[in-house]
Amino acid sequence: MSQSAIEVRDLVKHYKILERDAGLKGAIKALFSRKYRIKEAVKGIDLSIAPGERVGYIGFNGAGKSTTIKMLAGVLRPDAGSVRIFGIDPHEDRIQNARQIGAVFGQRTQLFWDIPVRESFDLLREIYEVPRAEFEETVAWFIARLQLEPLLDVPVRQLSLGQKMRCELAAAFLHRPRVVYLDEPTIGLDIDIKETIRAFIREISDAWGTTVILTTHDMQDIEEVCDRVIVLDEGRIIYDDRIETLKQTFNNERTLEITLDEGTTFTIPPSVTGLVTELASETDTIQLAFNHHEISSGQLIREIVNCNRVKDLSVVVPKMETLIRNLYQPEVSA
Ligand SMILES: Nc1ncnc2c1ncn2[C@@H]1O[C@H](COP(=O)(O)OP(=O)(O)OP(=O)(O)O)[C@@H](O)[C@H]1O
Repeated sequence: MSQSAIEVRDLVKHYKILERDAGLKGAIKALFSRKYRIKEAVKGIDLSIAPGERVGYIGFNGAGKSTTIKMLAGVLRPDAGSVRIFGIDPHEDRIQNARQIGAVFGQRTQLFWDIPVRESFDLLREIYEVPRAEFEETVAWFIARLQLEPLLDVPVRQLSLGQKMRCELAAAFLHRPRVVYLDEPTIGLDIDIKETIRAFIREISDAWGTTVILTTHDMQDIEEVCDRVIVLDEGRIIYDDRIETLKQTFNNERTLEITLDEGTTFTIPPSVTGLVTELASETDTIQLAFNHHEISSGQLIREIVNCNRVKDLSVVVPKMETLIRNLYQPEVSA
């Protein structure tokens, strides 16, 4: 069997958090009697990721995504379990590992703040000892794809968020790493820059076989970039499959959105009980999830209209975001 890009076994990370009472008194008390609380951020994760796979690593805030990625990148030492990136332990062999990975981590920058982007790229070339000809070819490609030409002579600190992110991405891929970790690479960006970035990641990873781990809260990133999605919840993996399988699993799901006449209340007709699930609803707007193979949209609408005073109705195919949410609340899709 060929070697995995990323191989993780029973990965665990705890944080030790100092507990103290509020205010000055609490701060002084904590100096003399230190009480700690343990936060289990990652609770035993197994992963096998093949070379060239593009994996969306998602979950709600605090699920443990960043903690995992930091362990994969060698920044954090696991409390238990093992990580191998193309056979290398990223924490023990940080320098060797650094040559084979690239990363974009939210606030951190790998560019040099005060110098023009072009010089930052040159410095990275020297740090990673990239052959000159390969470097020139890569940079020319990135300039074209990410529209970097007007930014090359600007110091990094003067770049806007979208300009900086495009330069960060170029820097992360510059030494042609085998694995790239991207933490929220499109957050806060305009839609056209998001599209440019997604297309860039796809193209480079296809061309070089780069393995990409992408954490994001933007489901469009996942749909457009990734071929596999891993969902983390409270430090554990709750879903790991191809995007296509996820879509097929929920392919039969539909949502009926109903707006009622003002002041009327909603009644679920007895004939459809068990076939629909009421989702979060507002006063005059009701959402019902249903499987359109179990009851057709037309039949459901007829039953609803017979029992309720309806102002408006529409049938919606759930978005990726809803599919993921359903993974957390399986009863909705039952
Ligand atoms: N340095 C730290 N010290 C103590 N607790 C931490 C530390 N870093 C993270 N945590 C806690 O560990 C848990 C997992 O955090 P982590 O940042 O990995 O989650 P996340 O899935 O990346 O969240 P987000 O989507 O908000 O970035 C959270 O409860 C968080 O509060």
